[in-house]
Amino acid sequence: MKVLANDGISKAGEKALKDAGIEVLDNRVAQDHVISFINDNKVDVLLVRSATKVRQELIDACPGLKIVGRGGIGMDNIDVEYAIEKGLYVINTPTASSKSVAELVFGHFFSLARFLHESNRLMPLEGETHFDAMKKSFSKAYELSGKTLGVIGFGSIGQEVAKMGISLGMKVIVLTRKPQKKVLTLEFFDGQSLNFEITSTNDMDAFLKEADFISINTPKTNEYIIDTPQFEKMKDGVYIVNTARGGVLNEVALIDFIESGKVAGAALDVFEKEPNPEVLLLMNPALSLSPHVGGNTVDAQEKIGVELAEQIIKIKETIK
Ligand SMILES: O=C(O)[C@H](O)COP(=O)(O)O
Repeated sequence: MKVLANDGISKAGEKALKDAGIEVLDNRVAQDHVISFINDNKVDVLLVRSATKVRQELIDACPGLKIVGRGGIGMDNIDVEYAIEKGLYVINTPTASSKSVAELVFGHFFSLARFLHESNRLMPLEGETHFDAMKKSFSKAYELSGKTLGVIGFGSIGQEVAKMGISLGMKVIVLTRKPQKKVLTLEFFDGQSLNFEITSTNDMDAFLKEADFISINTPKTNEYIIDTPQFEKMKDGVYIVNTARGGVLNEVALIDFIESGKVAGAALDVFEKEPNPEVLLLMNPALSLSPHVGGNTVDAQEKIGVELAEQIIKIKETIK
């Protein structure tokens, strides 16, 4: 069996595959050449992150392909149903990176609530000459503790975000299409744990009216979840973080509501135009920005690689 890990794979994942007698090619093949590379090299398994697209055309053109693996959570870069219809195994790693994404959400929340993104930008320029003025301008800062965290989506990432909010002493509310009851287990370093039961709501207006900090943790949607009417219903001074996908939030409307003061600060890790976000986003000082790095930790990538390897080895046994 031959694997092409086109967007990379961790050393641990590569080793697990090699130990099972599976060849791993870690070439980074440009999208336009993926089909010919797969066919020329008799690749059985194509592993991707979000960069490489696995669309119908590729699936049709690569009849030898047996498995498509997504190292990560979001599968919007793969035509999953079509691939399954054509008899391919399609796998992902739905929980391996959820803690990393959730920690990034809070990294942005802390940054926004304390102006860290802005002071990091300004200190080298004005720290020497305008220290006191900067200190004054950053005094409308807040603690997260005691505030209401609104989580949109209750999958593995939404649950991790909710748990972190609870650990910080936040009230946590969750918005889903249909109400769902979930028991969240907070695990501590010494092996102790605490269970919290949360029932999500599908009452968006009530949710938006209450949340001080909003985190979007849904798969990609065809329509905006957060657009002008939703911004209008939010609390004045709300903070928003989108680590889900570009297109779940209207970026132009976001800028309008930042300018009106309704939104105190927002963070984007994902963009409607990726990998070339709008300049008006990149230049806005109220935005804390990162280049789609939610799952980009050594820890997450290590777990992702190992989980993918385990799944591939299992499938290899069944298709022998
Ligand atoms: O869906 C995911 O797992 C995250 O968005 C991470 O995507 P990436 O693997 O392209 O960094």
